[in-house]
Amino acid sequence: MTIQLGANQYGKAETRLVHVTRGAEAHEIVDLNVSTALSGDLADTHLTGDNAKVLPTDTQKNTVFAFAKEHGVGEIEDFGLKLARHFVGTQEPIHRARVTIEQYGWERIDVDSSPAPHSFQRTGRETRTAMVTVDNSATTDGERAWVVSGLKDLVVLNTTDSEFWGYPKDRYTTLPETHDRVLATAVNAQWRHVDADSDWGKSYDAVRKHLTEAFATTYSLSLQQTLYAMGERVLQHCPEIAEVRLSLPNKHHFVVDMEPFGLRNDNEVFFAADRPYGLIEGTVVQDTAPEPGLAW
Ligand SMILES: O=c1[nH]c(=O)c2[nH]c(=O)[nH]c2[nH]1
Repeated sequence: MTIQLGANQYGKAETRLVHVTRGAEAHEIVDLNVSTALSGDLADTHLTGDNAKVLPTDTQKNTVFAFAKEHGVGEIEDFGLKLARHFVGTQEPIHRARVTIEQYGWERIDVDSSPAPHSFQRTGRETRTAMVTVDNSATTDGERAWVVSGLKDLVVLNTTDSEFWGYPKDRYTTLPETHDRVLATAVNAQWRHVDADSDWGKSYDAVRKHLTEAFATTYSLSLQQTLYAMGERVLQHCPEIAEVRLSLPNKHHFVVDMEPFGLRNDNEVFFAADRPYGLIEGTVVQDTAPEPGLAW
């Protein structure tokens, strides 16, 4: 029997970075959770403990802070690319860097109907995400970069235009068929860009709009059908996107039985269960899309 070191990576997970731009009139704030993961020629540290090729995770964390200071943050995709290129470009044994970023939203507090210059409230909106991978190993022939953008926890709900029926029934099936139900989910989506160069902010706004518009306008016979419609609509309208991956928890809303109280509940009062939830996941891809390579 021979035992070998398999795939490995290491980095600093979840560096929480808050960057304040102190403009003369008003401040801006960016709030990120940044994770770095490096891989390459790292056998020595695993096999003998020789750390000559191990850029400390502590240094990786400091680099995140220093880059925010020296270059600003900007779009999270650009910040991720800058960091990933720095690690593969300056550490000879490191051939691949993946930088994963979550961005938490803040908006100005209004004071007497005008936006306060330096006071903010966290938005109740989704979390924007980016996952950037840069590789310069021999197999890649120069440097290659992949960018996956996304969003997490975008909670949406339709009060009608949703049915679920026609499914197989066995001795354990108790779910009644429905021709009018509440459909709710927290959209978790990631989308792979055709190129590692795009107008990231504009693209994000467009994808978000098409995801939500597809959710709102699809007459749904299953959350699976809605999932496909959401991915399809993004790919129809956003040529810069090659593939969309969706993970949609079915946030069940059960009609409360009010007959014991002598009341008729005409789809008006629901019990919003948080667990368990159906989890509907799928990928929608355009057939001319470039290969995903190391994007995921
Ligand atoms: O849209 C749905 N898809 C399912 O697969 C499913 N399963 C279930 O119990 N309810 C639902 N709803």
